[in-house]
This record gives sequence, C-alpha cells and structure tokens, in this order.
Amino acid sequence: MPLLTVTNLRIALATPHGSVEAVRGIDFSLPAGGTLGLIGESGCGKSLTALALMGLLPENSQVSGSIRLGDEDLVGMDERALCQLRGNRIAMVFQEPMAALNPLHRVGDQVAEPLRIHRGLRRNEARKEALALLERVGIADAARRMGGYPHEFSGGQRQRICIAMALACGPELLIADEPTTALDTEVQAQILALLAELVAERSMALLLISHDLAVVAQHTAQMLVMYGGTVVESGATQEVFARMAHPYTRGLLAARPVLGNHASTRAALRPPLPTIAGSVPSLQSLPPGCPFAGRCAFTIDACHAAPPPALDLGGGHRVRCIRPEAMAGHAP
Ligand SMILES: Nc1ncnc2c1ncn2[C@@H]1O[C@H](COP(=O)(O)OP(=O)(O)OP(=O)(O)O)[C@@H](O)[C@H]1O
Repeated sequence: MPLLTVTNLRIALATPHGSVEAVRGIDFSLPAGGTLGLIGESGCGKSLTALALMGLLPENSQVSGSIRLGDEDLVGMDERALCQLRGNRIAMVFQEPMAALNPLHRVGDQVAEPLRIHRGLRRNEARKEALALLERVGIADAARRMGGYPHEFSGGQRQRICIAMALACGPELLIADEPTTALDTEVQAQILALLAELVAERSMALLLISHDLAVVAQHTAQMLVMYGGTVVESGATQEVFARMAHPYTRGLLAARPVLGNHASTRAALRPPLPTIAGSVPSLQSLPPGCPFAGRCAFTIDACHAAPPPALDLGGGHRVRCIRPEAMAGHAP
C-alpha cells in the first residue's frame, strides 16, 4: 500500500467573483520513502495541493476527493486529529524560512517545541535532541547558536533550522514547497543536497515542489507536471525526461536558464531566455477544452472542444494531450 494516495483532489476557493476551482481533480500516490516532484508555473495549484496535504488550506477553500495517508483519510478529518498528524507524520518546509520561524523565540526552543508537544520529551531531553538535529542539518557551533534568534542567521541557515524543526518528530512524509527559491544559487544546491541526504538516511518520503525542472530531475524519482489546476503529465522522472509528451513540459524545459560556472557574469552575453508564449489563463476563465490550448503550437480544433483525457503512454507515463505524437521529432 502506498504511503500517500491522493484521489480526485479538488480545491475550490470562494472569491469576490464567485467560486473558482484552483485544483481540478488530481491523482497521485507516493510510496513510503519515495520522492515525487511537483512542477509548474506560478498559480497552477502546487502550493494549495501541499497545503491540502497538511490540512492547512485557507478558510475560503473547499476541498473534496481523498488524501489517504496509510489508512487514514485527511479530507474531512477533524482539526485535532490533523494537528496530531502535522509534525508527527507529515511535516513541511516552506519557501520563506523567516515566515515559518517565530522571530521572538530562540531557535533552540523552536526546534525543541515539537519534541515536547508531540513526543512528550522533558525540557532537557528536548534540548539535547534539538541540538543533535541542528548539528545534523549543518548549523556550525550549534550548542552556542541555539540560543540565538532567527534574525541572527543567514537565509540558508534559517532554512536549515526549519528543516531541523520539520524533522524533529521523524515524519514519514516531508513536503518541501520551493524550499530554496529565496536563496542564492550556491546555497540552494547545498540545501537540496541536505534534503536528499536526510530523505535517504531516514527513509522519509519527499514531495518536492518546484518550478525548476532541473531540481526535480536531480532529486525525485517520480514527477507531476501541473497546469491550470490539473496534472498534464506524470510518470517516472527519467521516463518523462526521456520522452516528454506534453508541449507544456517541453516549454518548461526550454524556458530553463542554463547556468554555467560564471553564470552571472556571462548572463549579459547569452541570448534572451525563451519563455512559454502567452500567460497562464485565469482560473475564472479557464477555456472549456485543454487549459494549455491558447499557448500551444500544436493546437487543433479538437483541443478547444473538451478537456483532454489522460492517455497512458505505458510504464506509468501519463499525459493529458490528445496529440502527443505531434511533438515527436520536435526538439524541446
Ligand atoms: N486564499 C485564496 N483565495 C483565493 N485564491 C487563492 C487563494 N490561495 C491561492 N489562490 C489562487 O489559487 C491559484 C493556485 O495557487 P497556488 O498558490 O496553489 O499556486 P502555485 O502553483 O503554488 O504558485 P506559486 O508558486 O506562485 O505559489 C492561484 O491562482 C492563486 O491566486
């Protein structure tokens, strides 16, 4: 049985302009200790999906479908049970570490807190374990620095502290939502390498949300590409990279900056980055057919008629496009 099984997850949001469906029936599963990348442009529903798994959706949202963790369904679970689950079985690392940390509390106390609440450790035991966690995530001179406040740490160190907090209760699933977006390139690579080590060392499953295909390629075994609230392509990461079948996935690859060792100094000499033409359609006015049709170079009339069904390309590789063969032979 997979650790996590998400079936027909839908998230509708009440807005001043009426209800909009931001996540439109997505399905995926993740085995214990597995790694899954969730990729897509801003606004496609990645963060809402992650928040649904944590039971932390905004108040104006309505969720349906099912999110099974082992044999428990998180959809409809009461807040107390969800609270037990968060931190204990599922933990999350957010994009902006400063927003996840309390500026007024010492970092050692913040890492120790979940150990006291969820695992009932005494103060001294919790501090000892918090110290070990801070050392493990690479905070140098951790015994002294655990008495410091978040603003005394760099962005990368703060994210390491958030990772230590997330790990505190030994979760089975770690969700990392763009965990390195706010950091410099070099620090990004270090944090991603740390996450990969921890996931392997603790046999923890990882749901890694990113807008960067290279990050997903390097760190996940399975991937989902989201667009307009639906999954447009999914499968084993290597297979999806070897045979990209959705024009949007190809577009993401083409739009990715290629960074060399001297990326910043050479940037001015490089040709402008190709982007995916057009913009993400608004959730209020998604077209009746394929959500990507308005930006796709391969569109035919039928693409505008109805949302494309998921085609199974074999080996678990699925695509929501009625003519994936049209792309064969086209360089990404
Ligand atoms: N509380 C809310 N009320 C109304 N609309 C919302 C709310 N939260 C998110 N949305 C909208 O839902 C859509 C999906 O948002 P989501 O944050 O999941 O996107 P995302 O893919 O994670 O993008 P990003 O990388 O920018 O966070 C967006 O159009 C967003 O504007």
